[in-house]
Amino acid sequence: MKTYPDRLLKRVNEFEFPAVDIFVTTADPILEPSIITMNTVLSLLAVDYPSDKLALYLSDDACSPLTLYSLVETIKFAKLWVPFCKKYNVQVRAPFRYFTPNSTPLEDDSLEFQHEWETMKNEYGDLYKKIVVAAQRPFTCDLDSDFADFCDVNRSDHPAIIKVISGNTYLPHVIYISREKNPKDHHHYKAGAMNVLTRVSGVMTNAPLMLNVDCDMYANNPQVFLHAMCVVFHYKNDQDFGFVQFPQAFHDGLKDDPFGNQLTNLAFLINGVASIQGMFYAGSNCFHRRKVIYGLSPNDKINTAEI
Ligand SMILES: O=c1ccn([C@@H]2O[C@H](COP(=O)(O)OP(=O)(O)O[C@H]3O[C@H](CO)[C@@H](O)[C@H](O)[C@H]3O)[C@@H](O)[C@H]2O)c(=O)[nH]1
Ligand SMILES: [Mn+2]
Repeated sequence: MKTYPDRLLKRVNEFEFPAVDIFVTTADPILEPSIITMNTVLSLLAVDYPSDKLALYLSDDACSPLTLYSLVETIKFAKLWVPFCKKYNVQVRAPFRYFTPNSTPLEDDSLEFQHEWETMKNEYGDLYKKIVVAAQRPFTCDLDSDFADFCDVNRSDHPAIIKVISGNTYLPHVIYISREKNPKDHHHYKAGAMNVLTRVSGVMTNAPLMLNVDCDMYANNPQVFLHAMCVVFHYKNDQDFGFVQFPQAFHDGLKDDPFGNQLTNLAFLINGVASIQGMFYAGSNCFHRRKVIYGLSPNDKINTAEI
């Protein structure tokens, strides 16, 4: 479906936009380096959408103080990064892609921009160093610190840890979750995390839409939420759509993509699937209606058994 955010903004007032709960899942801060996860988080905190309608939940299946520490430091940086992105309409809002080693502002950019760009690059460099250094040393158990909950914790057998991280009025709410684990109940990997995220967000913010993103992805278009809303507002009845999902593109692929990693064949496959009951959910990059996940009818007239 072709979507036109500019036309949507003429037709729909921002206050009519629905709230969205954003879920990012991570399973290990070393195998899935925290700095990558934090870039995912930053790209989503900075999207073009009313920030008071967004809440970002980070699920940490490693129950790692490093992930919580990285998130707290990232929110401090986000207080500078998000206004910078919005002021200058930055297109790539994941700093590790925006600040490539050879990138510099253009000569005809304003002096103000050049100055702020430099500051932001240094601030991101500091964040990067803090996280990389923290990853190299064990967290000491300090019962008075914010990390006391992680003292002597076994990642596969521990009670739930939930932390609300304070930002400011220009940032979405941010919540860290390490779900309860015990050896008797299988945790079901990402699916288990998604179930917990759905339940916890249902109690805390209960947005009608939920976006899920893996920890190594980022929004490469700041208008991605507005594109999704073009589809949401296209349908008059809630029950006419279940989810809006975006394609994935991969970085650093092999020349000519000999193994088909870029999934270009999907574009053809999808056209075929459309005629046999419609598109399937591909696992991430997807806005779901909350009620679809709950298995509830959007209007109470339909018996849920018929859905
Ligand atoms: O116990 C676990 C294991 C994984 N994950 C997260 O799940 C996501 C996907 O895991 P990954 O190992 O990266 O799987 P991929 O094969 O790369 O993922 C693709 O395929 C999966 C389905 O097999 C989908 O769920 C993913 O969204 C899709 O990107 C990542 O964010 C992980 O951190 C958890 O939260 N808990
Ligand atoms: Mn993956």
